[in-house]
Amino acid sequence: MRQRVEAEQMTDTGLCENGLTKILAEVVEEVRLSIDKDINGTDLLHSLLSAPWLKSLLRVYECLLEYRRISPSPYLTYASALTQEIMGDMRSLPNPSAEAQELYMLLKAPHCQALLSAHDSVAQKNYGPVLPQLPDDLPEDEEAMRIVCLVKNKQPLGATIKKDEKTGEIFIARVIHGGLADRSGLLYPGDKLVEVNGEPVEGLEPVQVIHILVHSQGTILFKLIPNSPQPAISQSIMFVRAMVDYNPLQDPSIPCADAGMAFSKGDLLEIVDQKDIQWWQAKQMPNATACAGLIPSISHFRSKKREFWWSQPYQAHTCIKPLSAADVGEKDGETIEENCLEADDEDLETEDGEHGGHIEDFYIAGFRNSLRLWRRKALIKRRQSCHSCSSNSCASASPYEEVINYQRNANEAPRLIILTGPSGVGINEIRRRLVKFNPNTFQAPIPYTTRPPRGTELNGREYHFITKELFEYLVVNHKFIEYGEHKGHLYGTCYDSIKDVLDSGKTCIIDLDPHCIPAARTKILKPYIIFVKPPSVKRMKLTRRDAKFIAGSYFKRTFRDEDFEEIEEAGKLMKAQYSQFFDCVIVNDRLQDTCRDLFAAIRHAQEEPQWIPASWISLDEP
Ligand SMILES: Nc1ncnc2c1ncn2[C@@H]1O[C@H](COP(=O)(O)OP(=O)(O)OP(=O)(O)O)[C@@H](O)[C@H]1O
Repeated sequence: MRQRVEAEQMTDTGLCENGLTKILAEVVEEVRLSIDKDINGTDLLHSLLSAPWLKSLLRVYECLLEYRRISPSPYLTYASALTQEIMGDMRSLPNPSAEAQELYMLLKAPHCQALLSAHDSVAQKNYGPVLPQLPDDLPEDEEAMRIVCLVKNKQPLGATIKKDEKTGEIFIARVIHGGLADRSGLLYPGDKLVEVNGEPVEGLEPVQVIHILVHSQGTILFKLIPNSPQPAISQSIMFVRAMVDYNPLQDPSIPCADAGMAFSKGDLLEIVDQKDIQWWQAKQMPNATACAGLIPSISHFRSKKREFWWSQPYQAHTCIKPLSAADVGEKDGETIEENCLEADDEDLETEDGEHGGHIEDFYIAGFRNSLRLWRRKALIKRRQSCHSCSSNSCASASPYEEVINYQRNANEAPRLIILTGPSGVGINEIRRRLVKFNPNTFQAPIPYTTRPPRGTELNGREYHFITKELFEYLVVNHKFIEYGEHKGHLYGTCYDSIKDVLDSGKTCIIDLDPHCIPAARTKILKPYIIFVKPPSVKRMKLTRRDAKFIAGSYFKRTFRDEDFEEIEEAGKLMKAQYSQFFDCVIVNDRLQDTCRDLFAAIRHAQEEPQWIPASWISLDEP
């Protein structure tokens, strides 16, 4: 059978004479005989070769081969005109028959007219645009003109114009990447406009020219004097994460607000054009539109840093310090309600065995409350002192962070997982559950403290118990990702503890106050930051009716309505200030769903490609 098919394919003439359908019939027949011989897989082949679509396809192929030989030529080149003639005759008939009436209706239908018109264009080989005749009396020194015809098709032109204030001439200022003008390849920055749709632009203001363009329907005809060819600058594409919010409609310095592109903190942008020192062209990822938009370049942002039409990039607060010894034991002003449950960190730590304890062979460490209690106090302090942070400190921060798509190698350490969110949203709860139910996969780092061990506590299990001198030495050497003081003792999470977990191949999961995130973003830890967002106040009232949380510095009590409002408000503020650092947002509504989403997000972080700062991949020091 195989030999036969090969023989048929080799001779073209044989193909035409016998016809492919015939060949197919023979193949099918042979396959049928094979089935009778009980040959494996032949059933499948048989049904494939008998498929009606394959037959149709082969018929088409035969027809094409036939027409390659006898090239078809039109019977007439004026079918449209003939149709009009026939229709005219029909209209003059006194009593047209039903057939004549039907023919008339058919010929009158727009699709039939369009078909005949297309037929005539092909028959007359009338493919190119008709250009106006050049005048015979062109002077010798006339500059070369270019006539450009663009079909607007409801999309913007994708080019901006400017006026030379000295000469009054109108030029193409920039061509937007991926826009109509760019795709045409016929308009370039620096081209001088002479006429638009037959109207001379000399003496017009740019807004008047734009008015002509906006009101043009269908085609726009430009007459222009081309700019002398510019040396081609090879453009490298760069991906960045926006560290600020930007709205072109509020930016008085943008050359054309309509061509601008708004973006928010955390958005991923593809920079497609950096030729202009002031204005770059970019597209929003991941669903980039064909046409780019104008965004301020880094240097333009920096030069405008004192203006407020763009939100300032985040700069770590300079006013944050751990509480001093003088703060120890200080009341934070919260009044104790009668029904409040008073608890110190010990009670909280050991309560229900939830903040540590054994599961089979594992001891779950890193869930003590001391750091959280300190954080609560620090937050109150920070709220009071933040006003002293100067907005001028933002000068060195960049509005964009270059990112690259990164896929973790299986032999690389897992990425650090950071959970952040407003206090009371449930971070400790979901983190603890994750570690408790997957102790082989997840682990929290063991914190450091200067407090002496209590009861059955072991060094290196609940805490690394160290001296105050050593702790301070570690602080001075920037070894802590976060640290603070509580009841006269220092507590901290050390980079080395995190590294130990990561080096063991487990995923290290920590919760972190958002102001510490910038310090945690290092190439070694490559953190994946998950913002745990509160659900609506209504949902929190429903889901947390009986839940208790640490209120103030020392008290655990049930939630009140105002607590939920505070959590929601804190969540909004956090998002507004830190969303540029969030890789993922999870709403903690139903606990079970949150844990499932968290698990999926972490798997995604470890196994799927992610956009991370380019500096994390560079060969420089961390
Ligand atoms: N989705 C949820 N549904 C019901 N209860 C929840 C949910 N999430 C958390 N909780 C409960 O809310 C209380 C506060 O949670 P948790 O202590 O984890 O908050 P937190 O964000 O770690 O706060 P903090 O950092 O201030 O200690 C706990 O009793 C916890 O069990």
